[in-house]
Amino acid sequence: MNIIRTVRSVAFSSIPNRTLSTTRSLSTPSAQYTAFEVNDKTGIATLTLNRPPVNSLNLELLTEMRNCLKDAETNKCKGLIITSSSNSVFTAGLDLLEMYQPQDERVKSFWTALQSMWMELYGSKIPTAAAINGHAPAGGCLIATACEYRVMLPNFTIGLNETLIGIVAPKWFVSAFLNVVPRRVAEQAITQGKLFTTAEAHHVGLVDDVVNTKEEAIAKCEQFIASFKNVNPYARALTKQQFRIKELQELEQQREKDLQIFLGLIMQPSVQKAMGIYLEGLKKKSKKQ
Ligand SMILES: CCCCCCC/C=C/C(=O)SCCNC(=O)CCNC(=O)[C@H](O)C(C)(C)COP(=O)(O)OP(=O)(O)OC[C@H]1O[C@@H](n2cnc3c(N)ncnc32)[C@H](O)[C@@H]1OP(=O)(O)O
Repeated sequence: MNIIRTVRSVAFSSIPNRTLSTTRSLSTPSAQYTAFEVNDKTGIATLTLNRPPVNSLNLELLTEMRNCLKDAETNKCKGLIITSSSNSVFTAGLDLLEMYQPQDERVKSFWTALQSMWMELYGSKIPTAAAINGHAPAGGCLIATACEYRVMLPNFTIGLNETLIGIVAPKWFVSAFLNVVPRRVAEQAITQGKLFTTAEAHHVGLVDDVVNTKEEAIAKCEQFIASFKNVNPYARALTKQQFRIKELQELEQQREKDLQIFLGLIMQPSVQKAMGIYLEGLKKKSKKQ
C-alpha cells in the first residue's frame, strides 16, 4: 500500500495502544479532529472522530473527514470504518454554531463541505461501516446511513431529529435513511423528529447489529468488510454505484440550488430563533450535569 501522507503517531490517548503495532496513521500533520489509521494486516482503514465534547461537525471536521475518505480510496484500503473517540457520542450532528447567527462565507463553505463529505462517503468505492459507539442524532445519523453497514452500542439514540430543532432534513438526508428503513417508518419518524433507542433502531433495521463494546463493534465492522474478500472490488464498486448513483447525481447537479435552499431556510428569523432556543436548552442541560 502506498502511503501518500506523512506518517504521524496518533495524537490522542483514547486510541488503544494495542493497535499501534499493526496500524499506521495516514492523517496529515495538521489533522486536528480525526485520527486515520490503516491496519497493515487487514488493509482496513479506521476513521475516528475526535472533536470533544460531542464531535459536532464543523467545517474543519467535515473537511478532514472528506480528506480521509479520499485517502482510503486512493490507498486502495479494503474498507473503511467510522467511529468516535468519545464513550457516549458518535457525533452530535452538524455543529449548530455553524448555522446559528452564521458568517456569510463560512456558512457557505460549511454546507459545501458537508455536501462533499457526504458524496465521498455515500459514493465510496470501498466497503464502509459505522461503529456507532454513542448517540448519533441528525448529521450523525446521516453519516451512519451513508455507510453500508451499521453496528451500535446499547442505550444510545439515533435518528433525524431536525423537525424538533425547527429545521428540515434535506432530501438527500432522507433518501439515505430510506435506503435502510421502510418508507412508512421513515416518514413517521422524520416528521416527528424521532430519535430511536438502539433497540428500536435495530428493530426497524436502522442498525444491522447491536453489541456491547466498541471493540466488538469494530470487530463486527471488520467481519462485514471481510465478507467481500472473494468479491472482485471493481465489480463490487460498480454494483454499489448502481444502487447509489441516483442520489449522488441529483445532489451533484443541484449543489448550488441545495446550498441556496439551505441558506434561505436557516436565515429565516423564525428558524434562527428556534435554533437559539434549542442551543440555550442544550447549554442549560449541560450546566446542570
Ligand atoms: C434545507 C436545509 C435545512 C438545514 C438542514 C440542517 C440539518 C441539520 C442537521 C444537524 O445535524 S443539526 C444538529 C442536531 N443535533 C442535535 O440535535 C444533538 C444535540 N445534542 C445533544 O442532544 C446532546 O449534546 C448529545 C449528543 C445527546 C450529547 O449529550 P451530552 O450530555 O453528552 O452532552 P451535552 O452536555 O448535551 O453537550 C456538551 C456541549 O456540546 C454542545 N453541543 C451539543 N450538541 C451540539 C451541536 N450539535 N452543535 C453545537 N454544540 C453542541 C452543548 O451545547 C454543550 O455545550 P456547552 O454547554 O458545554 O458549551
